Amino acid sequence: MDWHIRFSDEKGCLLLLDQRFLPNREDWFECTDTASTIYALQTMVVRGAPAIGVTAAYGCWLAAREAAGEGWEKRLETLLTDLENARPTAVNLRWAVRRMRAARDARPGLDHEALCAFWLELAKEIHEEDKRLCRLIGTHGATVIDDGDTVMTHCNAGALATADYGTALGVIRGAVDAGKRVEVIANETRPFLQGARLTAYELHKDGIPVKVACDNACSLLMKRGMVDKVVVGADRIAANGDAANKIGTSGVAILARHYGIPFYVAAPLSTIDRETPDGDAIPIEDRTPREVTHVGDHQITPDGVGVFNFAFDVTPAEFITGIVTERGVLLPPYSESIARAFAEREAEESAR
Ligand SMILES: CSC[C@@H](O)[C@@H](O)C(=O)COP(=O)(O)O
Repeated sequence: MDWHIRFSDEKGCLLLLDQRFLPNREDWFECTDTASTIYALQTMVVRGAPAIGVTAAYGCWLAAREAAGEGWEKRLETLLTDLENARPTAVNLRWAVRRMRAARDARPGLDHEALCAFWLELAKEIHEEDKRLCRLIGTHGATVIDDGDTVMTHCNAGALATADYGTALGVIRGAVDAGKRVEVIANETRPFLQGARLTAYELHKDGIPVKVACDNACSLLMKRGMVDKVVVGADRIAANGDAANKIGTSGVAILARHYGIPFYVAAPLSTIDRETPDGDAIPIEDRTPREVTHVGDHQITPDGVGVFNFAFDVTPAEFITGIVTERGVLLPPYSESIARAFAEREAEESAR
């Protein structure tokens, strides 16, 4: 069963478990057209790079359905471009829209009805594929976790950030499924609180021991020897291995290096952007000040005071011990191991 991303044949729309209200309320949000899909992406009804990609794939189908009528092709291109630009950092959004476009372009002459049918099937395929890839990430990632480890994670790179199982939390689930005892420290992740709300919610539900820590407790916990490994997700990994993830991640990585703690990034190859040479070229989303000035409806900063709300930062490749992908754990130098992983995948695909 699909958990938090569901396609409803009955309603002909995409249903998303609304992550803005977790863990207190399990509300479902309906994406019925491009505007509601973009709204869901931008307000973080759905978030996390692979989940954004899966949503965007269904979003292409919604855009095609919406574009129906005379001149639909031109209208569709405008809607796809709007969708692709809904959020700038997670490359899976662009990856999904490009993949849908490329599959259509490889079948010239599809009329509107045929395209809609084809894209709905492809979106469902991308949805299923992400579940499989996360399981593989879990299997490979389990090898870097030892029995009895306490693993720190930042943000939510779990089932809620993917189709299911997760990337960073996939590594943790993989280790647990392999019979290892693992405890998790979830950094709370100001300001949207993905760690406190979402990572804690899903691990607690699964019975995996989790404790939430304030973001600024990281150094103390590491200094006291309370963290054995760090595993995080990524929104975009550049060709040289620099990895963008939720704001605060690079600080955790620098502290991990200081205290001699291995730091892993877990992500599918769809999060690796070989067109981006290094982290300096990754666009960083700058979000609404309200997320920082308010907690819920409660204002916590004085009227008129400015704030920063950069949503991501980039961890330099030199701080990353390994990148856990569906094809195994990539090791430095990443420009070589990344290029090799893609070349091997392409060779396998063309041999099929
Ligand atoms: C498997 S998700 C990996 C990342 O997308 C995740 O760690 C993250 O930074 C999500 O940011 P968000 O702003 O919540 O979409």
